[in-house]
Amino acid sequence: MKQAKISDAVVKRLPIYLQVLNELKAREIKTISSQELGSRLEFNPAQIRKDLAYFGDFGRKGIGYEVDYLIDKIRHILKINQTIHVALIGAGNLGHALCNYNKYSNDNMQIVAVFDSYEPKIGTKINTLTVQPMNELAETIKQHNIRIGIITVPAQEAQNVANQLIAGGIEGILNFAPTILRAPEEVRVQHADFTKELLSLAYYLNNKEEEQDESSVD
Ligand SMILES: NC(=O)c1ccc[n+]([C@@H]2O[C@H](COP(=O)([O-])OP(=O)(O)OC[C@H]3O[C@@H](n4cnc5c(N)ncnc54)[C@H](O)[C@@H]3O)[C@@H](O)[C@H]2O)c1
Repeated sequence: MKQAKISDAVVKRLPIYLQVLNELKAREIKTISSQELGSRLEFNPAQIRKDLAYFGDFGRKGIGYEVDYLIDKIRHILKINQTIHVALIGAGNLGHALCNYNKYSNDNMQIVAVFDSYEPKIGTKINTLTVQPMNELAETIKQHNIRIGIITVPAQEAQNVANQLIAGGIEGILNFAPTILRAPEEVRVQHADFTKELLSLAYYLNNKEEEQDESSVD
């Protein structure tokens, strides 16, 4: 059966479900209702049922969802049943932290190669990975069937690195550099920006203060 096109909003929520389900699995919890899932995530249970019903009815009335089954299903939907190989470009502070954060392997995302252009860094180790020179990028992408590139270089170098990844045949880019990248339509680019997240968090904190001020006036 052909799978219906999933909206971006649902695709963004699925990894959140997966994270909670993995935590439940680690605690050997076998089933969960949409109600419980909703209260853990502070999502509306109706929203959860709607999201999950997208892919067929795999919750059972009175029992809820089987955690293992749901994990499998979401992994399948997110197409992370097979390990996706990732390359990271920019073996600096952030690059080291991401390479050392081996939790990706639980979600079948694995950084299998790391690159840098700074000569003294070439050949050094981050965990089990050896920093490679940029002139090996295209060949390594092909050799290891690398589909995603993570960019952790300074902003002024990010487009240049993105171009090299694209020329090497990468399908998706996760960009940590604070700059907007240009890429052909078939290459999916996502920007990760913790400064932006902090700014929006600050907005909510300030709004809360204002709300409190307003309510104290009443
Ligand atoms: N998005 C976020 O949440 C977030 C958080 C922290 C840092 N950043 C950004 O991530 C990037 C890296 O930050 P950092 O603190 O790790 O910097 P860093 O200076 O420690 O590391 C950058 C690395 O990129 C390498 N590099 C530079 N130009 C290159 C090129 N053309 N090809 C290959 N490698 C190259 C450098 O040699 C260095 O090892 C910056 O753009 C920074 O603004 C983003």
